[in-house]
Amino acid sequence: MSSGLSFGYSNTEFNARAFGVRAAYGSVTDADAALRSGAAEFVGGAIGFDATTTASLIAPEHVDFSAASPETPPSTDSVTRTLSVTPDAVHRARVQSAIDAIDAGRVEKVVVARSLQAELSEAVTPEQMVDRFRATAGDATVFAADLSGSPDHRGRWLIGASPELLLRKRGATVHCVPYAGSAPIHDADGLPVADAADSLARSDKDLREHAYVVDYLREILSPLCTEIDVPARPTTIATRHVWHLATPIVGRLADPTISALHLAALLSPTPAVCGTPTAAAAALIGEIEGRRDFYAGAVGWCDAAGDGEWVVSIRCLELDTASSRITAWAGGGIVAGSDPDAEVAETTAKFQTVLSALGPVAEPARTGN
Ligand SMILES: C=C(O[C@@H]1C=C(C(=O)O)C=C[C@H]1O)C(=O)O
Repeated sequence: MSSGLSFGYSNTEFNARAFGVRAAYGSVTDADAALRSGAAEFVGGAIGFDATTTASLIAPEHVDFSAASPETPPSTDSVTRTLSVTPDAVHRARVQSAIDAIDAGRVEKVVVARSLQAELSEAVTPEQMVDRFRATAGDATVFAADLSGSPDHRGRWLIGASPELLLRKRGATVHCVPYAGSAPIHDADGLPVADAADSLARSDKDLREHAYVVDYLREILSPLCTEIDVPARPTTIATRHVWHLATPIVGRLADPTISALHLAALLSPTPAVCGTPTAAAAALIGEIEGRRDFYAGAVGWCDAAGDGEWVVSIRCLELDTASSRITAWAGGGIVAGSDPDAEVAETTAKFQTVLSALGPVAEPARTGN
C-alpha cells in the first residue's frame, strides 16, 4: 500500500500528518472497535453527513505530530479553469421552499446548501491543495482526508479549512465551539460591511438560529457529563470572509474512556449543518439538495486513549485526483423569518474560502446545479 500522505489535520496549535494505510474502515463502529481492541493506535479521516452510512477512516502506518508551522507563502497562481455554481435563483428558490416547510411546521430549522464545480487547469496533489488552504485560510483547521475507503469515492479527497470545532476531547474534558448565525465581512463590491459584527450579535433571527445548535449540544452532552459550562450568550468570531456567532462549551465527561470518534458520530450532524429536529431536517435536505456524502459531516482523528479532535466538514472541496475536478459546497441555516437574498450573499461569502485556495478563475463562471 502507498506510504504517501493518508490524512492531514493542522490548526494553530499542531500539525498532524499520517502516512500510509495499515487498515481502512468504512464505518465508525469498526474503527472505534479497532481502537478499543488495540488493533489501531490512531484513526483519522472523514465521517459522512449521515454518520451511520458513510465514513472513510484509516489507521496509518505512521503518524507525525509537530508544533504548528508558519503559513506557507500564498500561492498566487490560479488552478481554476472553469467554474459552475448553483445559480442564485435556484438557491433562492430552495431557501424559499425551506421557509415554506418551516411555516408548515415540518421543521424548525434546516440548513440549505448550494454547490460549485470546477475543472482544474493542472493536476493538483492533495498535499498541494492542503498548502493552498494553509496559505489562504487564516486560523481555520486545514484538513485532508482520503475518501477511498468509501464506495464510489476511490481517488477522491475531502480537503478544506473549517473554522468550526465539533469537539476536542482530552482526558475527561470535552470542548465544542458551535458556529451558527453568519454575516459576510465584505459586500458584493469587496468593501467592509459597516457594523457587521454588532448587527449579527443583535440579530434575533441569527440568535434563534444559533440557539438550536447550543440546545442540541447541551441536550446530548449533559447526560454524559458531571459538569458542563454553556455560556448564556454567543460571541462573534471572524473567519477571513464571514462573521459567525460562536459559543464555547466545556464539559467534564463522567466516563473519560468514551472516545472522541464515538462522540463525533454522536454529535454530528449538529443543527449548524443539518437542522431541528435532526431526522426531519435531514429528510428535507435530501429532497431539496439530493444526497450529501461527506460535506457537512466531520473530519478528525482519535488515538488509542480516546483523545482526539474533530471539525465540522465545511469550507471544503472534494478533489477527484484522476479527473482534476473539484466540487465544493456552502450552506446556511434557515429559520422562520430568513431572507432568501441574504442567504445567497452568505453562501457566496462562504465559498470564498475554497475560491481563495484555488486562485482566480481563468474563465467566466457558468451556471450549473
Ligand atoms: C453550512 C455551513 O456553515 C454552517 C452554517 C452557519 C450558519 O448558518 O450561519 C454557520 C457556520 C456553519 O456551522 C457552510 O459553511 O457550508
